[in-house]
Amino acid sequence: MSRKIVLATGNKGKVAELSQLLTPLNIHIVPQSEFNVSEVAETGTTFVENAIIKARYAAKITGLPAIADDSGLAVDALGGAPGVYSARYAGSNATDSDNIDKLLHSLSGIAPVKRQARFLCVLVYMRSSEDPTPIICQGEWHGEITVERSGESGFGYDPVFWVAQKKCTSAQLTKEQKNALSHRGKALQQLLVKLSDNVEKAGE
Ligand SMILES: O=P(O)(O)OP(=O)(O)OP(=O)(O)OC[C@H]1O[C@@H](n2cnc3c(O)ncnc32)[C@H](O)[C@@H]1O
Ligand SMILES: [Mg+2]
Repeated sequence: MSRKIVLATGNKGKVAELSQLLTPLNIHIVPQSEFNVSEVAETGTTFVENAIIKARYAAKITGLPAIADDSGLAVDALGGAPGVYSARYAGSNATDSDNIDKLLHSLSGIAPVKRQARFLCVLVYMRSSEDPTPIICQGEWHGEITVERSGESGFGYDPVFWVAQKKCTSAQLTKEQKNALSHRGKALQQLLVKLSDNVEKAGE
């Protein structure tokens, strides 16, 4: 029997990546848009807090277990910014393109060797909105910020995130290639292990 879990994100790019990685589990993943779950204020100062806020809210509205992702880009030359504020870097209604423009502007004049960055992802699984022991997993992906955009795939900062191993940006990778290397892919591999234990136990 497959169990339903709500995916607590309003980001279609995340839904696409996470759904693909969750396919092997015997669970039915439903994006929160199907339940009309609205956006919740991400008032935390850490990825962990914000992921819990999002998972808890979706679990509360739907009555289902929830998985949330809070993620972002930390740039060394900017002291780790935009970090937790990556989605709002260029303002509260910023588009991905606005955020990239601000990032490239902030790094203008910075030499290629000093443009190191990391994508970070925290995934949280909550069995219910009152779950006192959420499962928390994290992943990191190292790269460099380019001076201009390349590629059309992915979302967010992907067009300016250089992946040395593949000699292209993360927006030039296929979904499968990105999932094999990315912060989200790494966090999800851990979650899959913990979740399969958990879902099996819950079904016993
Ligand atoms: O909160 P939800 O509804 O999940 O969707 P969101 O897009 O607002 O997501 P976050 O609050 O976690 O903000 C993440 C930011 O980091 C960026 N980001 C995260 N993972 C990324 C990835 O794999 N590739 C490119 N950008 C990414 C993303 O574009 C956002 O600007
Ligand atoms: Mg968000």
